[in-house]
Amino acid sequence: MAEVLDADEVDNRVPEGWEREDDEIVRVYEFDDYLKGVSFAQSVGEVAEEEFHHPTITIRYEEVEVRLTSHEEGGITEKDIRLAGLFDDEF
Ligand SMILES: C[C@H](O)[C@H](O)[C@H]1CNC2=NC(N)=NC(=O)C2=N1
Repeated sequence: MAEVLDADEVDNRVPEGWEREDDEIVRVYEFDDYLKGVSFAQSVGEVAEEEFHHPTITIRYEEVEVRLTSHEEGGITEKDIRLAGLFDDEF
């Protein structure tokens, strides 16, 4: 079981573009076309399935919000930090 990181650890380690909100990390990715956002969400989902660690994905017009937390551990862990970077690689 991965350890839950404290707020300072998270703030120091989230990749650029991500922010901590309570016990989640979040990033809003912007697109100039709705369907590009949909396609990105699909890519995020595929990475999440490969890693078996799943974000909350919200698709809006020209933006996609991705939220990560480790439900079983009850907070933000290294798994969330690592996946944030993998999702950024899809952007
Ligand atoms: C049974 C449990 O849902 C699974 O082990 C996985 C699935 N995906 C998951 N995703 C996230 N974000 N947190 C989890 O704790 C988690 N657990």
